[in-house]
Amino acid sequence: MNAWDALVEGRLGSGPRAFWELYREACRAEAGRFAPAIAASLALGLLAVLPPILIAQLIDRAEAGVGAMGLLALGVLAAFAALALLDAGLTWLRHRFTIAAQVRLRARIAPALLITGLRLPLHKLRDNSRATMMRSFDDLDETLGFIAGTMPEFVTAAILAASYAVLLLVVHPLLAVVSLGATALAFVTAAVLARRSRNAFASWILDRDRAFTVIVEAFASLLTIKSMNAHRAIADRFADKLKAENASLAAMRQRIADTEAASRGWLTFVPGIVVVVGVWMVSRGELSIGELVLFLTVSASLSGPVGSMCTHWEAAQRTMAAIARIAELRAAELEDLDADSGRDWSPDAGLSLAGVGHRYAADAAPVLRAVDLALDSGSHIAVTGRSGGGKTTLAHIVARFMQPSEGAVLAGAADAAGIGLTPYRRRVLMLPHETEIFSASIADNVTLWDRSFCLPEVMEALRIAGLGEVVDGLPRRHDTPLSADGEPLSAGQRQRLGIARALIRRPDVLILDEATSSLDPQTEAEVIANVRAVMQGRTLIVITHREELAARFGRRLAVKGGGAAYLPGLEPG
Ligand SMILES: Nc1ncnc2c1ncn2[C@@H]1O[C@H](COP(=O)(O)OP(=O)(O)OP(=O)(O)O)[C@@H](O)[C@H]1O
Repeated sequence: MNAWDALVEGRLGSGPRAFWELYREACRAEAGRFAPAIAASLALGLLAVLPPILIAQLIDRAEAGVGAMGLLALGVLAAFAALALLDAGLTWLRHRFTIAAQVRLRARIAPALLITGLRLPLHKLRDNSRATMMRSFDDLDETLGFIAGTMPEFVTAAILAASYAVLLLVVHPLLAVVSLGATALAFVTAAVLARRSRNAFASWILDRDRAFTVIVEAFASLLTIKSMNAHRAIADRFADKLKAENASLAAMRQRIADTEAASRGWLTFVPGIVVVVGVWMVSRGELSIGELVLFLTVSASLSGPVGSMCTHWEAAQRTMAAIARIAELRAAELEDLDADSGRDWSPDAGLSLAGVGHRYAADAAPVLRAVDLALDSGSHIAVTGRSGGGKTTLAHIVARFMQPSEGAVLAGAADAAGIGLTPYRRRVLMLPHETEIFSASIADNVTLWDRSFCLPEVMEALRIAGLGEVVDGLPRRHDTPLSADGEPLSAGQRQRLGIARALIRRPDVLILDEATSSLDPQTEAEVIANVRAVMQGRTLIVITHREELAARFGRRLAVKGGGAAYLPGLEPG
């Protein structure tokens, strides 16, 4: 597994090690672009030391002839010109690397993050909130941008700084130690301060998400906000969250300002130290004036790349905070949805619950207690019970959206947990009472982009769900685009679209969780009759609050007081 996959699956952890692994991976994948950029940086590093050397020569050979001086001056100009050209070339190369690497990394990694998100169990999504999950894409972009763009700049600055350091050490080791020591101190101070800014970044990211969540919820719940006249209160809620975000933003910026001020202060002070020590050495004849000028020039030049390293290192902290957030998608809790994993099963064996109990939190009261229940293959069952009694919980356990806290779902005699989730859900399909609509055509909303379904199958499913005439009456029929709110379909029509979406998949066990609750009783009766006809010989479980609908079923299950039992005296059917 590569480092990026490990990151999006939460196996990489966070901190500098994770950061380094990602960078190495990016370099490996983008070696073709990265190598010339590094080579150019190296060449730049070597050339950068030439002008100061020539300037020092120029000063120390002031008594040499005009010809020699002219040659030296020409050399200085040529060295600066070469440096300028190489610098421009390197900048161009680096940008090319940055753009290409970032685009390629995004293309490879963003879909993996989405797939990871889709494999999260439902409760994980609830814990983290949808808005936070959306934000993880921003975090990923932050990481990719840094790895592909800022990190090469950091490397270039490091190479330049190293070239200057070698030059100083060669010219005069003692003064070099003074100059480099003071410069290193600037970098270390900045690095230590930058480490503190990582925590500030992390709190800002959290506050940013809280404010963003309000925005997402507000736009998603516009109808409720309007009907409840809640716009002012929502705006105030947002203002509160924004206030908190602004406070953490200010704290983070303050940390950055501390870091920058410390490193700049130090770096500006370094030439002062070099002047004092250098002049003292010149007075003792240990250093020529040319060499002193060389030291001063290089010490001043060093502040560029070292300052740049300080800035980039500070930006790296932000990336590490982003990496830590992506790593929050814990691998251990991902659903294994790989098509062929786990054993397959035959629905003929029937499903049953053995001693199933469930509580949503360790300290919460149990919703279900020791439920033993057979769901015989081919039976049609109506499930009734009071609101909050545990019917949906039971359905979610049978559909394996969650594991029960106690007991097991059995397929035949074996624990269903051993069956791959994908083959299981292909056969056991649960439809909630709210049909989630995608902003796409009616046909795409039925097939959910599964190209194995053809148009006649779509139309047939819509007809069985009682939506055939409605769709035929629309100008663009099955091609009619729907908004994410389901417009132009009514609530009941959306539910029927959900039924078509389920039926086209030909499940062996279909659970309708109040999936026709928005229909009028007559239409509901017709749709359920159609569904029962299609599901003949296969298992159908209909959760309902409507007595007249439940009464049409020969087999009825009552969920009550944490238990579930069939009503006596009714024919299995
Ligand atoms: N995600 C959850 N976290 C915590 N408690 C939950 C969660 N989902 C449901 N519950 C609780 O479990 C109990 C049973 O809920 P469930 O949705 O299964 O009932 P239901 O019979 O389907 O209700 P209704 O007929 O109103 O749809 C309720 O008390 C509910 O508060």
